[in-house]
Amino acid sequence: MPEARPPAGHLLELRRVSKRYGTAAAEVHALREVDLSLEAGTLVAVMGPSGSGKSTLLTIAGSLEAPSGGEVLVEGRALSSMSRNAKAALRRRTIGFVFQDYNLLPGLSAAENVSLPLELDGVPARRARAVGMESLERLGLAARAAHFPDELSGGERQRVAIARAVVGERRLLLADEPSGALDSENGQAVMRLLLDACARGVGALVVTHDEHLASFAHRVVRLKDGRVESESVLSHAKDAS
Ligand SMILES: Nc1ncnc2c1ncn2[C@@H]1O[C@H](COP(=O)(O)OP(=O)(O)OP(=O)(O)O)[C@@H](O)[C@H]1O
Repeated sequence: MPEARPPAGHLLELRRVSKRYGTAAAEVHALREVDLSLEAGTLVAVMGPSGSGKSTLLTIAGSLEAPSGGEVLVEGRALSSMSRNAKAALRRRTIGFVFQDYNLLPGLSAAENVSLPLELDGVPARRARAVGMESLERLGLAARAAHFPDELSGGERQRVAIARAVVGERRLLLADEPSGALDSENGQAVMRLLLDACARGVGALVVTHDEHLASFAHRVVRLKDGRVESESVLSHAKDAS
């Protein structure tokens, strides 16, 4: 991805975002007036106990759910002002998701999995494949391009998922425990790959339970009971070499 820097301003901004599930006695405040901003080139780790709202935060930041209150802006555009179609286009073109279980399609090769978002967005197949290969190469997976997910190791599958999340011009990467199923060496490798993506201008929000992996990030946001409990800027992200 060449210089795909977004326009001036934040890549992602949450302004007093709240999310309630259920009603009356069953009501859960998953998020309470959360403020958070993410700039291009920045890796932010989101930590917090189980149930503190981390997955909800990612889901709302990725426009997969609407907040109950507050506002989410992606590249300065308020999601609440966008049509369903415009949000779908944003998810195809701008936002990449990485889930713990990878969500690779088993019937498609690594290369086909990575180029799929581009094809769905109308990019001609040959061009989509070329851009997908670039993304795989960046993650050291060129030799695995023709392999199917069940022919790849857990770490390789995770790299394919990251390649797909940043393919083309996608600039906002949302990752929910991307290293959850990996051993610590592969977990650290995933964080380095996310940092590499950030060095190329991507902004990433990464949920992790692991303090050591969080220490790779530029900033750590800690949630508790749906609120931002603290936010710390790490003096330097760990060397990505
Ligand atoms: N669809 C839903 N309906 C009702 N309650 C929900 C829903 N999704 C999440 N919650 C509740 O909202 C709160 C926050 O959940 P969330 O999944 O965001 O937490 P989390 O920090 O990601 O937890 P974990 O680390 O266990 O994945 C929890 O109390 C959860 O039970």
